[in-house]
Amino acid sequence: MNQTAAVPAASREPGSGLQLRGITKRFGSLVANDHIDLDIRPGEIHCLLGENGAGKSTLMNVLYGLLQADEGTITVDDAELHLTNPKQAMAAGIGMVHQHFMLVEVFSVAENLMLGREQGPFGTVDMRAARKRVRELSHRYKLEVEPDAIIENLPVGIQQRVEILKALANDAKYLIFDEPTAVLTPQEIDELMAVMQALRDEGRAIVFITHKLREVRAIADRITVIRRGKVVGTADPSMSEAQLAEMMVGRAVSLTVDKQEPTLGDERLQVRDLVVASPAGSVMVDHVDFSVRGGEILCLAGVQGNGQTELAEAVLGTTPVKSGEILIDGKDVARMKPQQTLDAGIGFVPEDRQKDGFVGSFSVAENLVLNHVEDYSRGLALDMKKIRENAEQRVSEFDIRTNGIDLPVSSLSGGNQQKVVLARELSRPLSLLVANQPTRGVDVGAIEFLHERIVAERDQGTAVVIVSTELDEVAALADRIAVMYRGKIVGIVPPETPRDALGLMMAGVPQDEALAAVQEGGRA
Ligand SMILES: Nc1ncnc2c1ncn2[C@@H]1O[C@H](COP(=O)(O)OP(=O)(O)OP(=O)(O)O)[C@@H](O)[C@H]1O
Repeated sequence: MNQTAAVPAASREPGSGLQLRGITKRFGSLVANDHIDLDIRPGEIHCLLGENGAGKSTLMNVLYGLLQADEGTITVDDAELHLTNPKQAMAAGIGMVHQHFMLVEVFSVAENLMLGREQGPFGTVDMRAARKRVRELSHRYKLEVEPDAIIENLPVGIQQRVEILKALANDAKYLIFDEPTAVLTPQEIDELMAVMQALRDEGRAIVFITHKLREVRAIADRITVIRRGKVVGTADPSMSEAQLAEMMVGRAVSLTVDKQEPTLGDERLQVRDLVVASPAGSVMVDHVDFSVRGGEILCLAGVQGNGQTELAEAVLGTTPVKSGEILIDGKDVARMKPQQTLDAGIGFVPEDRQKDGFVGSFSVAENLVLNHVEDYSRGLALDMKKIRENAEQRVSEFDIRTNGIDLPVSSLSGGNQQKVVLARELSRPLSLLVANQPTRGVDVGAIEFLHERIVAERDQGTAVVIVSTELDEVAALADRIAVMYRGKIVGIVPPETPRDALGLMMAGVPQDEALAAVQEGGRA
């Protein structure tokens, strides 16, 4: 066997197509996929559109052999498959880039590419061939990545490149991308779209799941819409975002937030000369000053990794403050532990809901009271009746799609998990709400609702800080926008500031220069 055989070259002919027929998948009494038919053709980008919990990931997990369907057939290149694991799917030319990466964090890029392979030269660990293959593939698809880099040291956008390279190393003809753009910066999204188009143009087929309708319109060749486990139709990429949204959730959706001028109260959050360092000692938040009044939403905009997350976590107390002050209603919380800051009236939505937002093995009901269990205790015991009543109420109010409040949160779809976190944080009296990427992975209908809830929280007099890389979200929610770059606030500007100027500030251009450059451009 030659050295590269275990990581084959991109040599397969385009496939003749993939057909799902009558796929049905049940979890107990819940029918997650209900007789789904789907055709995927070589040389197309096929978008799967559907609200949170519609059954998209379940269908893709069936197609990738991670779940077994209760009914239905899968035919790939004219052969019917009986998949019981991903290895078989990979052998049939199906690859998947997951919503939550499946890489081994302590292994290198090249080592990850070798995992899960049949015994071959890599059974005897041919690292040289693996590194060479990483270089070849990353060069060919312009997915630059260092073969010896350790996954846990790589930013999320690069980790995703590794996931894609892994699928390409298997020469997948059918590539599933399950919400790949949710965690990427706008520039990374553009790069990913270009890669998907290049793969399509080579004759590969791509199934693309996203909640961002702009991406669907930009890149889809065909669109299939799924609602409550069933295919409800196909959509045309030339349809407007509003039309696609309506088809997806079955009602008209407002893509903007109806919001009155703020009624400003006292300064509820004051951040003074704040410095926060990473565990390795690099300065992530660099002498930052700002304040937020009650009744006001301040959005922290910026390219991911410019200190926004560390700033938010310092306010909560999960990342230590090096120097400076954080005052909530005049009280310095800068050196408090998270439970104390939560008790001081902070509501917090973390960037990574899986890691920090909930306990996956706990029930939906338990997770909905996680940060304030004392309100649901009687003496030393938990008041289960009260916990259940609260859960029933929140599930209905926030339209959390679950088959029961006693099920573990890990069994919910990604978007519904996010709704659990927001429902919990928005359901108790707050002085300050800090929400990092609050609508990540959430469908357009739910975004409409959550934005309204955040504005309602503001209107009750809470100070709100939103960290978001989505400029649409920033524009919809902000009363003021603070742009961060390399740990500093470049400027604090009003919400009507032109996007181009925000873009320049996000690249580090000072506020005055950015505004002047955009005005200049407008006159030219
Ligand atoms: N392991 C499981 N056990 C029980 N129910 C499950 C399990 N996995 C998924 N479900 C349920 O199946 C339904 C479909 O979930 P799925 O993750 O496929 O939705 P989705 O369309 O991908 O949603 P999202 O856009 O939020 O990611 C949901 O109601 C979910 O709670």
